Amino acid sequence: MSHYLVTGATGGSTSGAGAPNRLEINVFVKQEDQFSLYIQALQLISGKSQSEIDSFFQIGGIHGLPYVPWDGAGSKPVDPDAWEGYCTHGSVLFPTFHRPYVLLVEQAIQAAAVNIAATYTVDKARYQQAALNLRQPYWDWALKPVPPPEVISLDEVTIVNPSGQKVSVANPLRRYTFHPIDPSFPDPYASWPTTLRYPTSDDASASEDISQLTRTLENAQLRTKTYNLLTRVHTWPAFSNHTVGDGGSASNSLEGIHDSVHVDVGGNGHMSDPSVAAFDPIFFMHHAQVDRLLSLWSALNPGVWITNGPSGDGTWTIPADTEVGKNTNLAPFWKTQTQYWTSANVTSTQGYTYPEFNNLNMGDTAAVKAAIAKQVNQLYGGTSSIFSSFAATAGQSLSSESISKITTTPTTAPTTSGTAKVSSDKDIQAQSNDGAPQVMLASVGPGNSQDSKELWEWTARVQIKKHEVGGSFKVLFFLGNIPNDPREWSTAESFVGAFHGFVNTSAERCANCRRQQDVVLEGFVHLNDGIAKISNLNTFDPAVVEPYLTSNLHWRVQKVSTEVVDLSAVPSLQVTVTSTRLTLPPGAPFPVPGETQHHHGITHGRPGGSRQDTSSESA
Ligand SMILES: N[C@@H](Cc1ccc(O)cc1)C(=O)O
Repeated sequence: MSHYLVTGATGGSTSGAGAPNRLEINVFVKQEDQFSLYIQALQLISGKSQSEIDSFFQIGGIHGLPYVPWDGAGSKPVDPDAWEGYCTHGSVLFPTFHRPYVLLVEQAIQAAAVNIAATYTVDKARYQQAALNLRQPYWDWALKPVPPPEVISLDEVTIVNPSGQKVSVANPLRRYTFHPIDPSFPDPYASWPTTLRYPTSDDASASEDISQLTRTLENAQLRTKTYNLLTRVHTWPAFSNHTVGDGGSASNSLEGIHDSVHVDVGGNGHMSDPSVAAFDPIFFMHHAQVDRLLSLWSALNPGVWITNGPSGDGTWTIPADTEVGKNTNLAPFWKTQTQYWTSANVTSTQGYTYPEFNNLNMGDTAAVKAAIAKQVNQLYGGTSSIFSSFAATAGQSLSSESISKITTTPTTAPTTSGTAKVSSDKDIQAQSNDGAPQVMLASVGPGNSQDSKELWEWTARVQIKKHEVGGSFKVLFFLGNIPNDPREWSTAESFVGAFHGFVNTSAERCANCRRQQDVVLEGFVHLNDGIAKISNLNTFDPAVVEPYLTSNLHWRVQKVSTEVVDLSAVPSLQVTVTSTRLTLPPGAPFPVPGETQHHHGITHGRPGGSRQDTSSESA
C-alpha cells in the first residue's frame, strides 16, 4: 500500500523569504486571488466523500473521533487504555506533532487550489501563480483576538470565480457540514449536522451565540499571555505543554494558551473538545498560529528543541506512561513510504515561512534572534503586555479611568495594500514603537521614580487534575463582586482572566483517563491589567497588593456549558498567587524576571487555595 506522504505545499515564492509566507487571516481575506482559491479549495475538500483520505473529514478525524486508523498508521490502538486520537496533548510532542498536521491540510488545500486555478478563463496566469503561493493562513489571536467576519459571522463570502465574476458562495470557514454525521459520534455531536461555536443547546436545532464568542475573546488576555510565553519561558518542558513545567515559571506554556483559545472559541461546541475540535475549519488557522509561535520562540531560544518527557495520556500509536522525545514517530504523518515525521526533522518550517522572518539571513542565528525580539516587542510588547498600564501614566495616579483608557485602546486595525502581493504583514503590526519594550522605558508607575525600570508582576498560578471535571472547563478569576448568573461570568466587569482545561468529554471511553487521574495541568492568569483597571491602588508594590488581593481576589470553576462546578468537587484545585520583580537592564531586549515569590497567604485557607499556610515568599 502506498502512503499519502506529508510534504506541505510546494512552489511559489515571497520576495525576501525562502518560501511563500503563511499570511495572517486579516491580511489573507484581502488577497482576492488567494482567498478565492482557498475558499473554493476548502469547499472542495469539505465536500469530498468522508471516506477519501484527503477529505477535510478524514484530515480532521486524525485529531480524535472517529477512532480509526488513518492511512494505515497503527492498524489498531497501541494501548487500549490510551487516548484514542493521534494528537499528542500534555506531552513534549505537542508543538512538533501539530507542525506536520498543518502541513497536511495545507498540501490538500493547495492541491485542490492548483486544479481550480487551471479552470480560470480570466486572469488564469495570475490565479495559477496565486495557487503556487497559497499557504495556510494563521489567526494571530495575540494581536487581534476576534477573527474577521469571514471566519466567524458571514454565512456567505464573495470570491472571484473561474469566469472572473464576483459571486457569493457558502462560507466553508464558518462551519463544516457532516455528510453524514459519523455513527461513532457521541451526544451531543451525534445530533449536530454541522460544527458549532457556542451552541445554545444540545439539540439538533441549536443556534450559535456569536456575540458571546466575540465578547469572550475580547476578554481573553491572549496578548499578555503570549508576550510572557515568548519572553519569559526558556525551557522545552515549560514551553511545550500544559503539565507542570519547570517550577519557577510564572508564564503559560504554548499548549496552555492554545487550550484557552480552543475553549473560548468553542463554548460548549466542537472546538472545546479534542475529540471533535479539528472538524471546525478555524482549527487549522489556530494551529498555524501555534506553529508560528513555535517558530518565533525557537528563534528567541536558539538551539533549544525537544527534550524527553512522559507521554501523558498517550495516543492511538503512543502508549501512556512511556517516555517520548525527538525520535518518537509523529504518526500518522508519513515522511517517506516507510518512515514517519519526527520532532528531530521538523526543526524548521517546511515549504512555508512567516512574515517576521522575511529579509533575514536565516543562517545568522544572533541576527535572527535580535530581529525577532524586536518584532515581538512591536507586536505584543507595546500595547497590552503586563507593562501597558504604565506607558502613559508616568508620574500620575493609577486611576482606573486612565488605565481603562489605555487598556481598551484598540489595536491598529489591519489593512492591506490591496494588491496581490503577499508582503503586507507590516500592515497588521502595531507600529507604535521602535521595537524596544517601550513601557519599560517610560516610568514604571506611580510610587516609583520616573527613571525606575522595574515592576512587580502579579500572577495566579492554577494547578488542577486534568480529568477531575470530566470535560473542558474554566477557572475564572475576579476582583470584587461576582455576578449571580454564571452565564455573565466571562464578560463581567470584575472578571480579570481565566485558566482553561481543554479535555476530552468522552473520558469514560478512555480508560487511561481514569488510570491517569493524577495528570495535573498548570497554567497562569496574569493579574496586573485587572488590578490596574479595577482597584484604586497606585502601585504594584507587594505591601499594598498583597492585602488587596487577599480581600478581593476570587475564583470559580465552570464547565463549558456554563454549569457551575462546586469547588468541593475539584479537591485538586490549588490557586497560588505569585509576584515577580521585572527589570529592564540597559540593552536587554525583554524585561528580566527576578525570582518568583509565592504569596501563599493570599489564597490559603479558602477552597482551592494554596495548601501552604505561610505567606512566606519562598517557593
Ligand atoms: N527553526 C525555527 C525558526 C528559526 C529560524 C532561524 C533561526 O536562526 C532560528 C529559528 C522554526 O521552527 O521555524
